[in-house]
Amino acid sequence: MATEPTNSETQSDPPAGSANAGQLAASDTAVDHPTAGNVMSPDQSPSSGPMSSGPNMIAADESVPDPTAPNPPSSGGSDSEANKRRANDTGRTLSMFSRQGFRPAMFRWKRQLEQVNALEPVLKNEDDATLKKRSLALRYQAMAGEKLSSLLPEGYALVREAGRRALSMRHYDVQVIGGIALFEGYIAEMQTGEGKTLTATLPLYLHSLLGKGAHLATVNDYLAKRDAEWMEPLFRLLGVSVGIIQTPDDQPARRKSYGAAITYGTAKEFGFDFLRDRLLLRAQNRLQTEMLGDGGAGFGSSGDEIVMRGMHFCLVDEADSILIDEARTPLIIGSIEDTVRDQIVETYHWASDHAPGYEIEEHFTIDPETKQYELTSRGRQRVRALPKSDLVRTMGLVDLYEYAERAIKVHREFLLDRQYVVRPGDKGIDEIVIVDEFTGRLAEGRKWRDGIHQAIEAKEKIEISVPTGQAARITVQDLFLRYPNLAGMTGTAATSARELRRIYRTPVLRVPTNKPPKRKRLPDRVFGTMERKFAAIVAEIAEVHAEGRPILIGTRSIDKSEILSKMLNELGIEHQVLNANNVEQEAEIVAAAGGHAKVTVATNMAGRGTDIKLSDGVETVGGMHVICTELHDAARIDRQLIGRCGRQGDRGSYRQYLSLDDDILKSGLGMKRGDKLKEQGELMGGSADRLAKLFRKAQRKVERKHFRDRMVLMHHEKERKKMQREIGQDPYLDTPD
Ligand SMILES: Nc1ncnc2c1ncn2[C@@H]1O[C@H](COP(=O)(O)OP(=O)(O)OP(=O)(O)O)[C@@H](O)[C@H]1O
Repeated sequence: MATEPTNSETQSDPPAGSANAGQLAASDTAVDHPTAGNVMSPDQSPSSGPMSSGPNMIAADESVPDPTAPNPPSSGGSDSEANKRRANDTGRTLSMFSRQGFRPAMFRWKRQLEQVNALEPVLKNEDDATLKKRSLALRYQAMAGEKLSSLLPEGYALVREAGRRALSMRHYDVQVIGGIALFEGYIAEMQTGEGKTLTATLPLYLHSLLGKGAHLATVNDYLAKRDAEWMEPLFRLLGVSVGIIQTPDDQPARRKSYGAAITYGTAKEFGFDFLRDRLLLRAQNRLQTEMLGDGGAGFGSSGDEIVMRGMHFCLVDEADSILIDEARTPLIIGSIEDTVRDQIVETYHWASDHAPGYEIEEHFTIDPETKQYELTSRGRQRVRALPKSDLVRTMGLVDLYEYAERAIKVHREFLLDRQYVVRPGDKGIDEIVIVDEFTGRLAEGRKWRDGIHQAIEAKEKIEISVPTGQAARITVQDLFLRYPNLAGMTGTAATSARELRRIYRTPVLRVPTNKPPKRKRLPDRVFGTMERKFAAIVAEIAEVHAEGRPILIGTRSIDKSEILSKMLNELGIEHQVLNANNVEQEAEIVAAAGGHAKVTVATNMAGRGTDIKLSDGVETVGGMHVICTELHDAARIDRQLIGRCGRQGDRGSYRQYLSLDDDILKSGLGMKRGDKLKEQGELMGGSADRLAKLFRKAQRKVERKHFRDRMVLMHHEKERKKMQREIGQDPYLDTPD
């Protein structure tokens, strides 16, 4: 925007609130950055008992202290000073929040923050064991039905104290408010480097008290593991166990991780586990389907168990990326293995062949009320003694009993030409068609559920309709909509607030930075062609590089990052190119990008979630400089890149470069207009900074178009699911190819 050569933040950045925020930061800094020396200061008695070495669940038999109501802090001289100062800080924190518009919730948050703060001096004087007991008491209260919101002040105060002791990080006031908003189901927008990882511990802990599990979904395995291991000492201090799901984990390992109070994992793995569990439940006939037609029912379980224990609360990290960019991504589980299918088919035949040999009363009984068939001990003995093929023998015994009971029932109660007919179906293969008991007509396309249909097919010795390629499928969006409590954190949600609220019913809250941001926005620069733009970019890199400042350059594609890299090589500027897929290595490179005179060229997704810390001395020369080489389809992605500089009140700057042959113009303004602008650009010399507004307009148009497309898709998906449910199918398991 040539017309607005501003030196301040973009409009959409959080209000700097410099004076107030500065005061808050100044006073908070004193307590918020304990050095190694004051972490274990004498006023913090070390743990009075040995702590367990790994994550452990709170033992139910631990003695419970009287969970007294929060005590007001003792009013010692310096303490009361500190309290007064904190009360002011609380007010300032709230006023920073309220600048983005009045929220009735503010009053509640203010009260809760004050309660959390008031508990601080009390908890500070208690030893680790007492904190743990308090945590246990909270858990009992939660399990006994006490509302989590009423346990919030003490819970958050405990987490803050545990963070201070175990991690040397005391949650800032802004983080506590962010944590309260997260508990209430908000998407909290927090600038990069503002401590999302630590903030997450607050709602995770509180929700974990219910014992129903609390999940944190990240974008990759590396971040899940890193964050979980980083925060684990805090949770351990409060007697809360932490589990980590990693892609290669087997089922028992997953079950264990989900069994922990808090589980870190990727959105993808949570989705796959949900689907695998659902398939298993269906295989075991434990899935409640709404109507007839559960085609795949009756699978043997082989004694397997599901891994998840429900979906209670999920906190989504990088919420914009997961909840919007990846929302439509379907997670698909492949079909049932052939051997499993063969095993199921053989077992149906085996059960059917032997069904006439069971005698009522001797081998089985029928419950007069429920009409349920149950094997007697003699009956079970018969099942065990009957000859079996190898495949049938590998089926779990409990399953074999079920197959037998079902087969006996079918032989006694389901009669050919009364309840059903057999007729040639499509492709000449015989099929069972149900006779509607009320109308006497054939109920086309309907199937009995719970494996009855397949048992009848076995009885009639026709092909058993176990699905061959039953895939299970869920979109990321559907997955998260299944959580009754959903919240998210991101560096850039504000621009997607409408979409997030509409789809997930999650309002967005912009959390002010703990310290006032000192990031400078340099005026946009617009050129006629990419060549001229890149030449200017390289000149700027050379200039800033000479000052010893680190530079991060974001490109929209790999080939463009390579062109830039070549140009830098020609100038002899040492640099790293980041478009690799190895996340772990990528994270390391990004983490090092804040070093003296470092130059890093990256594509947009590179190293997400990795904090770029400045090396010593870099701040004094101006901090990191970020160069955006093109506008992305979503302003959110641009802001992610920009957010890499000026973290935690560091100095930093960024500039947007544009050219008239940029893709965004064509996609936003149409091919015709885009081509015209490109032609214009080729003829033009020098810069055209006055056109910057046009690019932003094009970006807004693209954003709106994508939003509309997503809404249309969502509508179709919703209709599909509704229709499937109406005909008795499971929208996740009975997926159209
Ligand atoms: N309350 C605190 N006290 C001290 N240090 C803190 C506090 N909160 C966060 N930090 C520090 O801030 C840094 C950034 O934290 P974190 O990586 O969680 O940020 P983030 O918001 O997730 O950033 P990104 O957007 O890059 O993922 C960490 O080094 C952490 O130690």
